[in-house]
Amino acid sequence: MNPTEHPPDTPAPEPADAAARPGPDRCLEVDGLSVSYRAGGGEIPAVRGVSFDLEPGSKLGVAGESGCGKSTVALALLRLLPRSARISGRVLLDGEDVLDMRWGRLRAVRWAGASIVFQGAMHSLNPVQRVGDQIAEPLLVHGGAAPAQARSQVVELLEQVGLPAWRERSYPHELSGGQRQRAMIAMALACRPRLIIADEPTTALDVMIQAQILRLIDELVTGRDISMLMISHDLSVLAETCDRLAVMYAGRIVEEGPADAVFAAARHPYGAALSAAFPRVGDPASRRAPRGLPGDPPDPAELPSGCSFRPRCPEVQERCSEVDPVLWPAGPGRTAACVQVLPPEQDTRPPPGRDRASETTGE
Ligand SMILES: Nc1ncnc2c1ncn2[C@@H]1O[C@H](COP(=O)(O)OP(=O)(O)OP(=O)(O)O)[C@@H](O)[C@H]1O
Repeated sequence: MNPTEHPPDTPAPEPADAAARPGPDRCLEVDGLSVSYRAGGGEIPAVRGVSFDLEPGSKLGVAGESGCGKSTVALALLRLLPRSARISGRVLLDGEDVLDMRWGRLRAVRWAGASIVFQGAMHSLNPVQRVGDQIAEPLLVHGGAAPAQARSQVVELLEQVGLPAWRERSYPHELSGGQRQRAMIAMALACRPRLIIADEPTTALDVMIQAQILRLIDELVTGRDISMLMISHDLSVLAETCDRLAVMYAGRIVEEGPADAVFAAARHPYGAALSAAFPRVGDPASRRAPRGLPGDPPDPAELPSGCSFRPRCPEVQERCSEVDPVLWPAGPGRTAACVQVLPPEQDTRPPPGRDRASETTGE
């Protein structure tokens, strides 16, 4: 993300400009993405004006506590949200707006343009279908492969993710958690997408297997020049794997920058608390609770006035109840949404986004 492109006091570019922009330097461009869910007679604002870019071959990690909107962002990118969701903003995949795509085009883009690796492969894989058949499905349906071709590609994919060919005949329950996640990765890679979205891909695994799977994802993605958006509550996992990090809180990105810089010295107090909470992957030290962070994230339907992080912030100031900070430059290639980096006179309007109702995929 480059906040200097759309400073908060400058109108966002017209949709036509962005759609016409050739996309060789941006594999993914998310602009003012907002998602709310209709529930209990009200609206839950799960994601509020999130913007970020992904260059071809780059890896962005999105971190944040449970409920901050990470998975909603991931699902919105491929319009996989439930019917109760309303989306606004723009999601340009190689310059094409996913939120405006017709169904036929959207079906073609899923798997072949971008694919998702979900957390907990046991729930994502079909328990009564052999692993090889599940990996073959996107090849047959979306990749245009003939059955014999798909079969040989499945064997190749299994080898690439470190599973022996005979595993194609296994059912998911016959695999370990790590092996199932490898099978999911093989499926996600099957149609050679330009973008992989990995939503908590190692959360259910123990630390050693987690490190192996992260290494595997890194090798496969880097070797093929695939871009990756990886989502995790664990900042250290992301710092290990990604070039850049975005930290989300209460539906917004509150900090973004080069992975090492954000992990080593976050500019937002929430980013600092998250990095203090997680040692590096493989570090035998046990996980620490977020330091100096009392309480829980706010209910998105009842956000506090001013900065949403204010009630938990160890560095809270008087101004924080009046100002809802926007992302602001906070060092080379970095932004943070905190009054500590925001100039006192700065307007705090969130970036604009276009309203439109989401459509459901039935998935
Ligand atoms: N289908 C839904 N209907 C209503 N509210 C929802 C729905 N899905 C998510 N939410 C709400 O939207 C907010 C963001 O949820 P989301 O799952 O995106 O967060 P997350 O950061 O991915 O959390 P986790 O890591 O626990 O999955 C939460 O308050 C959640 O309760």
